Amino acid sequence: MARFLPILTLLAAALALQALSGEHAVSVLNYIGLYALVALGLVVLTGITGQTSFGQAAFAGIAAYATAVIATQFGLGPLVTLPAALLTTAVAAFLIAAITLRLSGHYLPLSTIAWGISLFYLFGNIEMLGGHTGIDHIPPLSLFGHELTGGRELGVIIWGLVALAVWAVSNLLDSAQGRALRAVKDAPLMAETFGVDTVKEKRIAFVLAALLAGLSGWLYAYLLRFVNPSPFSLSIGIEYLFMVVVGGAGYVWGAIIGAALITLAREWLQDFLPVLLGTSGNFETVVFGGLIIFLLHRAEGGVAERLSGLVRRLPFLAPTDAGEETDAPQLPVRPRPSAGGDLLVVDSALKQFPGLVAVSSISLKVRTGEILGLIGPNGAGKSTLFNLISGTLHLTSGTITFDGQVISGRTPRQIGDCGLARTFQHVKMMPNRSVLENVMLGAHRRAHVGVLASCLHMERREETAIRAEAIRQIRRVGLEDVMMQPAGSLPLGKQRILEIARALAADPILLLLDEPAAGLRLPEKKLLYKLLRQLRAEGLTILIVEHDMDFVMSLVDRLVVMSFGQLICEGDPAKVQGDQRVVEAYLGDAA
Ligand SMILES: Nc1ncnc2c1ncn2[C@@H]1O[C@H](COP(=O)(O)OP(=O)(O)OP(=O)(O)O)[C@@H](O)[C@H]1O
Repeated sequence: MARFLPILTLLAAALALQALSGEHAVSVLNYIGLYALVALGLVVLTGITGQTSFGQAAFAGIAAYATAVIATQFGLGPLVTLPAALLTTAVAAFLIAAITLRLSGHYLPLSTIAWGISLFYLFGNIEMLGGHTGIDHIPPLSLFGHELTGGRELGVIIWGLVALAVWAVSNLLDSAQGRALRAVKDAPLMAETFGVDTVKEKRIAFVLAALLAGLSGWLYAYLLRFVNPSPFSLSIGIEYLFMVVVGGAGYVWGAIIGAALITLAREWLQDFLPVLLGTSGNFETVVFGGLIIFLLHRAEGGVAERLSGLVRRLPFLAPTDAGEETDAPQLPVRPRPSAGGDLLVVDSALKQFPGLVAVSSISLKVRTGEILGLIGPNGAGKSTLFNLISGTLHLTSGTITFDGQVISGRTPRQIGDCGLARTFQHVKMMPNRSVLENVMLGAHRRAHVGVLASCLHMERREETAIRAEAIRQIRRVGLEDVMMQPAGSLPLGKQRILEIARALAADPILLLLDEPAAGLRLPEKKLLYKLLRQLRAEGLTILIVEHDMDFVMSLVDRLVVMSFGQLICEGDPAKVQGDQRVVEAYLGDAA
């Protein structure tokens, strides 16, 4: 109901305005609805997954032209034009995504400019599409034998679809899929480690954004009953980006706010600027440019961010504590190897960086059910070895076997699939999302739900199970007091504990902890110590890199000591503490 209420209010407000306004205002409202659909796609694409696109207008164009051609040349109605327009857009988006989405940094937005321009010129140069004059005499949208010729009638369809799209996208973003999409932007490596296929998620966002633009294009063709290339140009694509930046790219409602603000501002400026300047021209675009620069300085998250800040301060709308889910379904649990065997075997692992051997032919074994400490002075190669085991880095030579399978050469996601979960030396998380959501991401690979089911809110069973598991792990590590707080607002020590809860939510067989006690105060260290011992007692195997000698010596069963990329000593804490090479290389420094 919490989701339905604002959406129904939006729909009711739009329809009431349609009913009460004159023809011009109805037309402006309809345009706001069409733009909001494209902007909504950009929220998912740019705001959530961080892929900037200047080319969304071209996708609206593909759908509009597909509709125009099918309706005028074959005389077919919306039952054919809608799926055909969406399918054409989806195929085009899929192909463009396959070529461009692996580009990173500035190259991706640049490529969107390239195909945005290409498609615009394509529309204008294909004879069948009417060249630059376009296609006119598109028959009106006919539903159940009734022709919707007026803006007022079509407005009901437009705003009904906007409400539906807002509902579907809100559902999506509130699901495991949504968390995966957000993680793609915030921490792609972490996301991969926990089972998110980041390339696939980017593709999903890209195609979804194109489909929303396509829906807008389909409606546009019926609203205007005429299409030509101009509304699908690069400059309109840039304007769509303006809308989400102004409205708030990270928020579903940012799309509606941005579309409304920019459309109304354009209307007003188009009337006002010629009077002010005494001459006509597209001066509003210049003003928009200035406005964007101002907003980027003053309100980076857009209007929606400011509004959501206000809303959060209202006590009855503040996020509430996640309640106990007593009858929640259970997530699947992995079979455990029996204790005592060699779970992880590192054989002659060598990692060479240009001009430096960071890990030099290291061999070690981690036995099932033990806590093995990996220590050594700064720069010894511990994190590099960790990254080799978890697949973040690839070996120059050697092999790593986990639970009888060779994992060297596999990706972090494939290695995570085998039952390995890790924390990071430099914490990686979704800082603006709650602790709960961050931990829920840890269980990503334990429940499989499709995009459509997520949009339709049909994944609640899996989501409830993931949520219950995350709450269980949060309680286990003692973070229940901050469960609903944004993860980024936590002190570093607690963020590290959050990473442990997230790794536990993955149901690992082997837990790799990279300096978990760094930044913790003494009482927190004691809690962490207790937790790790308890995890070991439950049969979990742990490999830990740690600089706090008191902590690590009392915690672990065995230690491996590295220095300058070499393994210099291995054994129980008493043996290691007494080893002369260790004293010289490491403990001697600390003494
Ligand atoms: N990507 C990289 N490219 C080049 N050199 C690297 C890279 N990563 C690490 N190194 C180098 O490899 C060596 C080992 O670094 P590593 O971070 O593994 O050490 P460490 O034992 O984890 O140190 P610390 O305890 O300070 O984290 C260092 O000399 C480091 O500068």
